[in-house]
Amino acid sequence: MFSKRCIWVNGPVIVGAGPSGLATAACLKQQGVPFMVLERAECIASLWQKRTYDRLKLHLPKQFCQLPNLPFPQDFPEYPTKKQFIDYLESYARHFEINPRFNECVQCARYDETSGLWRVKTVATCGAVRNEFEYICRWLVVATGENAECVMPEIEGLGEFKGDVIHACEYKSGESFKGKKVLVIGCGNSGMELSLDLCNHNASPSMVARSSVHVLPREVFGKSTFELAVLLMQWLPVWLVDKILLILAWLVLGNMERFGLKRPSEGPLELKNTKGKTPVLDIGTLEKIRSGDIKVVPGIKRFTNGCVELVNGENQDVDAVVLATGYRSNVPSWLQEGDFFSKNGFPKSPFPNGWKGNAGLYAVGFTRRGLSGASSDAIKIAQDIGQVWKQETKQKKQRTTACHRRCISQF
Ligand SMILES: Cc1cc2nc3c(=O)[nH]c(=O)nc-3n(C[C@H](O)[C@H](O)[C@H](O)COP(=O)(O)OP(=O)(O)OC[C@H]3O[C@@H](n4cnc5c(N)ncnc54)[C@H](O)[C@@H]3O)c2cc1C
Ligand SMILES: NC(=O)C1=CN([C@@H]2O[C@H](COP(=O)(O)OP(=O)(O)OC[C@H]3O[C@@H](n4cnc5c(N)ncnc54)[C@H](OP(=O)(O)O)[C@@H]3O)[C@@H](O)[C@H]2O)C=CC1
Ligand SMILES: O=C(O)C(=O)Cc1c[nH]c2ccccc12
Repeated sequence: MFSKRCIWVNGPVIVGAGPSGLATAACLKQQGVPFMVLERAECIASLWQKRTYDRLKLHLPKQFCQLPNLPFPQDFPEYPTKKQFIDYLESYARHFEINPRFNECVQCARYDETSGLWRVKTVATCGAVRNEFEYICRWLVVATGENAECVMPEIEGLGEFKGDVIHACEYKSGESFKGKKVLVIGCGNSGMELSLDLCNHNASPSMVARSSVHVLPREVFGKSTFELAVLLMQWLPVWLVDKILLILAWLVLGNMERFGLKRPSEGPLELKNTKGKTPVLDIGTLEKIRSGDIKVVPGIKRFTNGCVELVNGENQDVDAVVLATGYRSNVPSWLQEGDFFSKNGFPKSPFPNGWKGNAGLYAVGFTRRGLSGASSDAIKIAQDIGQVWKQETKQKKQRTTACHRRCISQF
């Protein structure tokens, strides 16, 4: 079965029904602007529902993770679980009556100069039925996220490796890895937390740290490190806040270098701002590294016969591999535009200017500032579109009333 349809959307089209798309939709609703949300998965927040592990909790305190205009329930803990966060997002969508069109993957979007409108093409799948749609609209809001696709590195011999090889986004729990030697490639937040989960399920993880990484305790002396950093940033320059964070990290965690974890030369916040590399907020992995339950190994040379050869010449037996090698944006694969977005799929203008492009194009959730960054983008975008919308609706009303009066006066 195959069909093609063209649909005019009165208001913006939002691509993606994750936290960013939902927040923008909710703020638009408040402004009285209609919209349409297109989502490739069959549910909202697919990253959270489909591509994260069971034990995941938010790693920033709850006040930095709630979306605009609907706070978390009062009884939520400081660090909500994945289930609580998903329940909240579901109730958020219900509360603001956001009904995305599911199973519709945007394949291509381009601005048509002649009409001054955006043309957004999707392929919608429902079982064996495949439909193509074209949406035509004045505003396009990109909300596909910083984590739309998995980064799958090419490593010599990995293709011939006989054991299981999965990406972190497919990992649910360490249960199926009990007793196995698991090589976790990558030492960002995913690599660190999956290694811990493997360890808690009696597997033997080795974690590859090929370059350097900042590890900070999630809390210092009972206070959230992230919250402390946000507070300090109000008064002090980034370099000084970084120095303070590193001293606190050293006091709480000690020197990590002797465990094979080198620190980058740039500070943790500086690195997050300039390169987008998120510091690790430790929830117990370091203790397991210290006790020897998690082994840290250097970069990989190649895989041969169920063995991994490391850059230091060592060889290790491996039963399974988890690629905790990160994610990337997919915007360049579907948005035909070269002014606003750069080749890496992020807006060219750095924060706080990366939310508005030309000709009605917007981006939400690309600030590398997690959920709080997405919320502040969403508020700005909805205000910007709302202003034009209200003005035009007022003018339209005036025109119809004037016309009405003329009509009446003619009688
Ligand atoms: C494991 C993990 C934990 C995290 N924890 C935190 C945290 O504690 N605090 C925090 O602030 N941030 C955290 N983050 C950062 C994360 O980016 C945000 O939490 C949040 O999910 C971003 O929302 P988003 O809507 O921008 O992107 P996403 O949640 O990725 O949503 C984007 C949506 O767009 C859809 N989509 C993509 N391409 C298309 C297309 N072509 N057509 C149609 N739909 C499409 C996707 O299916 C998806 O549903 C975490 C990230 C990860 C990976
Ligand atoms: N609890 C929570 O809230 C969690 C939050 N997150 C968030 O999700 C986002 C993604 O995190 P994450 O998935 O860890 O991705 P990251 O991009 O942060 O980390 C990727 C890691 O993989 C390494 N890597 C990439 N390619 C290779 C390769 N070919 N060989 C060896 N190592 C490689 C990188 O090393 P290098 O630096 O050398 O490139 C880096 O250590 C982050 O923003 C993070 O904060 C993730 C998990 C839990
Ligand atoms: O978890 C993520 O991916 C985030 O982007 C959250 C976040 C934003 N800024 C930070 C600084 C330090 C640690 C986490 C974050």
